[in-house]
Amino acid sequence: MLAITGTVLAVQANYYRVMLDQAFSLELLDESGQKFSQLVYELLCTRRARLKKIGQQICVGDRVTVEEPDWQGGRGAISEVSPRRNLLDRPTVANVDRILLVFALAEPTLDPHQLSRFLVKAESTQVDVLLCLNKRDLVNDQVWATWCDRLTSWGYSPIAISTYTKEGINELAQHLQTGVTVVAGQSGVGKSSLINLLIPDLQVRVGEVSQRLGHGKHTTRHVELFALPAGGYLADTPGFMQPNLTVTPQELTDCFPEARQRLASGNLCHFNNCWHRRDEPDCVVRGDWERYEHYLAYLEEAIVYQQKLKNTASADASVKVKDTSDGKQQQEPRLLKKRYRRESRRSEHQNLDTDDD
Ligand SMILES: Nc1nc2c(ncn2[C@@H]2O[C@H](COP(=O)(O)OP(=O)(O)OP(=O)(O)O)[C@@H](O)[C@H]2O)c(=O)[nH]1
Ligand SMILES: [Zn+2]
Repeated sequence: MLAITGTVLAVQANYYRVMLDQAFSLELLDESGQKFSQLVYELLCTRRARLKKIGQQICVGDRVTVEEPDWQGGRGAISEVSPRRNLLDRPTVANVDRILLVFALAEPTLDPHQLSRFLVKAESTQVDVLLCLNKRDLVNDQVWATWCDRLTSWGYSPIAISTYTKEGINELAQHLQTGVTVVAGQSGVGKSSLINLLIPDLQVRVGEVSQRLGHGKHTTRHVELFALPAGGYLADTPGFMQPNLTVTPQELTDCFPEARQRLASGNLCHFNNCWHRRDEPDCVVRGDWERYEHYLAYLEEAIVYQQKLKNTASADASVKVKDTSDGKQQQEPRLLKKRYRRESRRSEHQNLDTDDD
């Protein structure tokens, strides 16, 4: 028999709701003894003890193998979790294919700084970012064209939509037909309205969704995948997109398509470990691209973040307590983790380079 595989849609206590890759046709008898069949799409599963023993966590989005299905009872047991391609946190979703960032062209006013920050935050996950601008009905063609040009220069191809007129909804839906899409964006831009359009069956559950989104008073953070009618899954992520950036300076340049493009152009910075700061000699990232100033501002944050990382690393890592052979404990210096060792050498060098700025 073929292995039963599926995707974890939701995690509740010690149960995992698994959507099967192939629905199972269950043969049943009705009251008059007539056979009829019913399709089973999902199983509510437990986690095999063996997985628990090896500390294997199971997250929403995980691809799993299910054993011992009880088709009639809709139950099963997860026996295996496939290696993850990626894992977003807060809330946790595995194997994410894209982040759909939703902003509005008006109401609330589209603020380029805020949009930029959300974009950088989304890019920092290293997952593909799809940008969609809602409330197209509220602005004229000229306003839309100006934004479209501007965002194209940022390296994005925004899709204009309106949940009121339904403009752009089909085009957007086509981008979401495969894999897992995580929806993110500021409050009030129309995410809930969009999700209801994309998944009409969900309407009944809007109340629940709102609670998940944090509208309800007794909200627990909770993430769930919803199947899109034409394929693919959508996750709404309350709490995703905290305003603080948690990237190092080295990672930050990767969060700007404009900087990535400049670095990929074949030109090289003067120093091969260039931090791409304003005063670096012959830095290829420096230039007259619109968001260069945003980039420099975030770079300051990234430097502070890296310093914090380093301080934490040295606080936990400078000393370790070791059991000696006679059962006593002694303290001894601990080697820094490789990651921090490399960074600290690099920053030492950089500090020398940039002491005079
Ligand atoms: N004019 C216009 N208004 C819209 C559109 N889509 C949504 N709205 C309105 O925008 C407001 C916010 O919509 P929601 O769908 O609740 O937005 P949200 O992003 O889910 O907001 P949060 O739940 O706070 O995160 C509502 O009053 C909607 O009616 C649109 O395409 N055009
Ligand atoms: Zn540089």
